Amino acid sequence: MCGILGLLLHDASVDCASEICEGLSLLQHRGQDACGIVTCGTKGRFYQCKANGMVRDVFDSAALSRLLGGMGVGHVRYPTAGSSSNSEAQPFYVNSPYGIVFAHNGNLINTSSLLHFLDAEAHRHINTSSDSELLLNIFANNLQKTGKFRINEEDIFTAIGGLMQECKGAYACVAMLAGFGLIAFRDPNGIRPLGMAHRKATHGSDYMFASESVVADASGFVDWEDVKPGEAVIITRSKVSRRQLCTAAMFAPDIFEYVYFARPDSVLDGISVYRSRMAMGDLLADEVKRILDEKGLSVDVVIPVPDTSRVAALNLAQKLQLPYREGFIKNRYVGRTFIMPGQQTRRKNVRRKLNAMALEFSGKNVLIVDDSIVRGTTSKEIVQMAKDVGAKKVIVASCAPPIRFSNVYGIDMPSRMELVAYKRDTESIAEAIGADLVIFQTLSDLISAVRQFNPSIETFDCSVFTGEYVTGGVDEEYLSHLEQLRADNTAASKVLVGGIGTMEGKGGGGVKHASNGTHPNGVAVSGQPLDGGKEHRNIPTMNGADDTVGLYNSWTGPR
Ligand SMILES: O=P(O)(O)OC[C@H]1O[C@H](OP(=O)(O)OP(=O)(O)O)[C@H](O)[C@@H]1O
Ligand SMILES: NC(=O)CC[C@H](N)C(=O)O
Ligand SMILES: [Mg+2]
Repeated sequence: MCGILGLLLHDASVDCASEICEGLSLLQHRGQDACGIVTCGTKGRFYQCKANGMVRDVFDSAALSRLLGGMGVGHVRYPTAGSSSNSEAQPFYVNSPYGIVFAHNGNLINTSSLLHFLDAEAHRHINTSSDSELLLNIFANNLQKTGKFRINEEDIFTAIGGLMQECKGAYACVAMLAGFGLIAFRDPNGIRPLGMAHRKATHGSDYMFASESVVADASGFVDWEDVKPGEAVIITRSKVSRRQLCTAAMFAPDIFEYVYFARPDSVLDGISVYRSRMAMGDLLADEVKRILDEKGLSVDVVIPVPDTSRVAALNLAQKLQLPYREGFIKNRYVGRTFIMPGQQTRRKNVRRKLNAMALEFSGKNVLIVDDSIVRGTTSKEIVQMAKDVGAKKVIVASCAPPIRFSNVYGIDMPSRMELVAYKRDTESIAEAIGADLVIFQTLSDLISAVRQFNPSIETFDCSVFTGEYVTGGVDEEYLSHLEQLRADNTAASKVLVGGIGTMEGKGGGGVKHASNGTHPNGVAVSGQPLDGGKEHRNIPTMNGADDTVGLYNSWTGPR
């Protein structure tokens, strides 16, 4: 999952970079690998700073002071396609047509055919293995088709309408057109969240787009409104234009945003993440009671796994009238482990992050509550930690059902084999993580916990639980290729640091021609700073040492 942000200040003479940086730090939980900001100053000049690392590491006051202008786009990245290379940090930039800056949250599932089209027909150079770079180039190519010296809102809507026909998968996007304004759109299924808000300025209004409403709240923006699935919004300093460009698809926001990804203080698609997690705890309590009664077991204490499960665990404990204890203390300086790259890193960091207090475990039957069990990295470690400090019985309850299928829409779970619930029933999952018993929320309870707050949403993307993919176009062949490319332990993933998450249409492509001089791709090319030639830092080069791309359209994924 990534976090995206767009900000347009009414007063163009006020620099917006530090506010974007603040906003990105509120979205840090959505991506810890890389981050970036591009601003637009006078004469439509872009200024960029992006690199691998957390927001606090990439931006200092000197870097921010070089990002000029009252309009900008920001991104925090959790890679789901391509590699972790800094050349794939976002926002991306292309100079033609008009100068476009682009930030994407989600994942495309038809990248192979998009690459082939961009290469063979549009003659646009693609310099990385990022699906987001393809998305940007499809947008740019559609704008190019107008052939106009200057474009208007109508042209932009037409270009995005075309993109929605051409690009399959999940995409919530914020773009910026040099000297023009901000543009945002969301895929026809609305899989990834995106909303907008405004704030009164001296002579008009400031506008913001963000992945989560928490950013708007914290910056004094009001009237948060979701961008609708299949909708595009254009904001300039003189007006806001919205257009529904695709109505054909079923609205299906990803339910995992509510389970784990989003901050509890955000409201996504009209649903409070906090309230939905409380409801998950309530409903899970019923399931826990049923199973404990059935097995004749009793529990002495409920212990959450910080951070995400806290809200649900507290409600569960209250409903079961059991004591709630913070038995695991979290080192606040270690980030989220699930979104860290590589299994070894994740495992090591669970231990670094959590410490079990013997006092709360010793001699007790403990019910440990987590929001989800994915690879089982966390649960395996914490069950062992609980036993090490003297727990009598360790029962683990999960607010989400067993996760048995890959995610292809922006969560890095490409391989079914890595999932602890894959081909395992509840007993063997318990055995795999060393617990005495594991209890899962049912899918229907999870859906009710979330949907009750906005019954107008008929479906959620629940593919990780069901293997049913709302966009279509994801079959066994696709999933097997994804596994080959991106699984933690495959040779390919070691070489490619991830590989591209797509493989539809394996034929075609190939290196055919050099970068097209008329439509060069401006992906942070070395020696072409976007900050007006001043001293700059963290600007990725065309061929980072850890990159596998060449000078021509090359692709680290299957052709
Ligand atoms: O089964 P796993 O593969 O370990 O994944 C699931 C765990 O990962 C997440 O925690 P994380 O540490 O990322 O974030 P949190 O602090 O927000 O709970 C999630 O909350 C679970 O605890
Ligand atoms: N998690 C995401 O939204 C990732 C965006 C994009 N697919 C990337 O890998 O950069
Ligand atoms: Mg957790």
